[in-house]
Amino acid sequence: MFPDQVTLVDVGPRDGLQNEKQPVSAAHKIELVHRLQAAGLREIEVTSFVSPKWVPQMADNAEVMVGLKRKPGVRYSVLVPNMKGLEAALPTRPDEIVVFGAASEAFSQRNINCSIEESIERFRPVAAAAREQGLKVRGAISCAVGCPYQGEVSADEVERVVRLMKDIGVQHVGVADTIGVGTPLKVRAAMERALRHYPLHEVSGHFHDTYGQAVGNIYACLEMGIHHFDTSVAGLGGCPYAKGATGNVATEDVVFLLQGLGIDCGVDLDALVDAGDFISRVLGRKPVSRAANALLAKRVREEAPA
Ligand SMILES: CC(C)(COP(=O)([O-])OP(=O)([O-])OC[C@H]1O[C@@H](n2cnc3c(N)ncnc32)[C@H](O)[C@@H]1OP(=O)([O-])[O-])[C@@H](O)C(=O)NCCC(=O)NCCSC(=O)C[C@@](C)(O)CC(=O)[O-]
Repeated sequence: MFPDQVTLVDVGPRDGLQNEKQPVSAAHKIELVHRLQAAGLREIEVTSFVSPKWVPQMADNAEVMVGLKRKPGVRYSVLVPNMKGLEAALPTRPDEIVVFGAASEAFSQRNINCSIEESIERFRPVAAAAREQGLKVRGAISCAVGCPYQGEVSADEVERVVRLMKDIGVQHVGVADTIGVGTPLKVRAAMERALRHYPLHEVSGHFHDTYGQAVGNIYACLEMGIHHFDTSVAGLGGCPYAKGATGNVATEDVVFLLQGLGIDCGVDLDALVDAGDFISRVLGRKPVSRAANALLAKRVREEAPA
């Protein structure tokens, strides 16, 4: 049974831009967030408070957060890996923080320079302090269906991290296919393990589209009743520590799917396509979204003199 409503978290400003080699100004990032909220996105992952030596593109995190003209009803989240990140993030007033671990030891080491267990010990005080401040705490579990260093990742390995996150007070888990190798049955198996410990409304899917499977994987999740997904406008993205992985599933492609299924997500597809076109022009390339490119081409045809 499909859900009636779906919540999309646009992670384009963070996951989408973190890997860009060319500088993207804080002003352009802010403009992107404004366009996403104008298009109806109610959850936006804005930036990350990580080491600027590791991820230079997110060094302007505070500037972007304080530069936002916030829209009532929109939730703004940021990634934090440790207490230092939380302390830097708090004055910028996020609504939600995201701690990010991994189901694979090798990825945990490459991404955040510590083992899975050590990462949980880093997240423990972060989750407690954030909750004390009234912030919601989400946990992302990278490499939940495959790892660029380890290869196969089992559902048991996913469940282990889900449990650890639950134990330290993480309120929502995002099951992430970092390198886009998941197919519906594998994704289902990983999701089932998350659902053993969290209710449906506190589990989300985060899919990269490297092998063109992301929309199919989202459809499989919808069949399970999952109704919270991370997506990225214009299909921006890729993780600096997962070489070869392409962007997140494009928000435009997912909105097109949801509209076709008659599922409400509150997003105006035309305005979203404009937002994707805006950031793609800033980056000097076309959106990586089949739906966006089809809709942009249709506009050109319709505007051409007969
Ligand atoms: C986690 C650390 C910091 C550990 O890095 P470390 O080197 O182990 O940490 P450290 O505590 O030893 O500190 C080393 C230096 O970093 C500084 N530092 C320490 N913490 C911070 C902080 N919060 N903000 C700013 N600076 C910080 C600290 O002050 C020190 O500075 P120095 O004395 O050398 O000048 C590092 O590994 C890091 O920043 N990694 C970045 C990882 C990252 O952002 N990856 C991409 C996001 S995850 C992702 O994209 C996946 C996801 C979520 O989308 C889901 C999916 O698809 O899989």
